Amino acid sequence: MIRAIVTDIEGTTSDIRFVHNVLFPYARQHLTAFVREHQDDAPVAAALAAVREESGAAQASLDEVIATLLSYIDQDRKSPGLKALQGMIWRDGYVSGQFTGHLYPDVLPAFERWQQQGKALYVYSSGSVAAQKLLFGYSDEGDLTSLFSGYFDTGVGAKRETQSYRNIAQQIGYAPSELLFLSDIHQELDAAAEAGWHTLQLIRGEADSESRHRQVNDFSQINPESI
Ligand SMILES: CSCCC(=O)C(=O)COP(=O)(O)O
Ligand SMILES: [Mg+2]
Repeated sequence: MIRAIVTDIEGTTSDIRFVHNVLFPYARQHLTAFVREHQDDAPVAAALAAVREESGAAQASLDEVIATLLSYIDQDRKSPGLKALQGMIWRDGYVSGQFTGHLYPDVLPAFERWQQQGKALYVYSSGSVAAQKLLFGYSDEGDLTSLFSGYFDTGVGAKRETQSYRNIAQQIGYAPSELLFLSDIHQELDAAAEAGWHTLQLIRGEADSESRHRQVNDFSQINPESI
């Protein structure tokens, strides 16, 4: 029996175009000024140190780190340091009402239905936990953060690594066979399945012919009681 559902964000609960056409450009536009202003704040300094380490340039100047960060945005690199900074930068955009977190219309009714069925809900995204809480806290449907029992980012490991799903299962405290992972990316689902999880692939656009996972077009097609 499924006891907990863990969902991806981009391409699963939320349109990839919101992330790529709204969130990423906003972070790109504000990154330089934000980093210059806050470089000595502890969370920013830690993120900059992580980027220096990741890029193998421990002595990089601030300008060089900023250039690296901008190139990471352009590559959509799932860099933990970049993701931490993006979360900090997006806060202003959400709080000032410049955008709200996109949700497909089938998502909230399904979350409510699954919760009524006694399923615990979790998020696992490459976006930082802070960024996840912002997206669901300032969503198109209002503040949904109370729906979730927990959030995971790449602090537990990368999304295509099997060990990440073992780590999440251990932290949640359920057996892998009691967990369902929802994602649009079959390589992420492969890793979850390898860890013994149930999987479902969201196809919000074109079908994925290389996937071995059951595919659905939206959350209304998901009944965790029949998995
Ligand atoms: C938490 S919202 C921003 C999403 C993001 O930064 C990202 O890289 C998308 O990653 P996901 O794992 O949700 O596909
Ligand atoms: Mg995704």
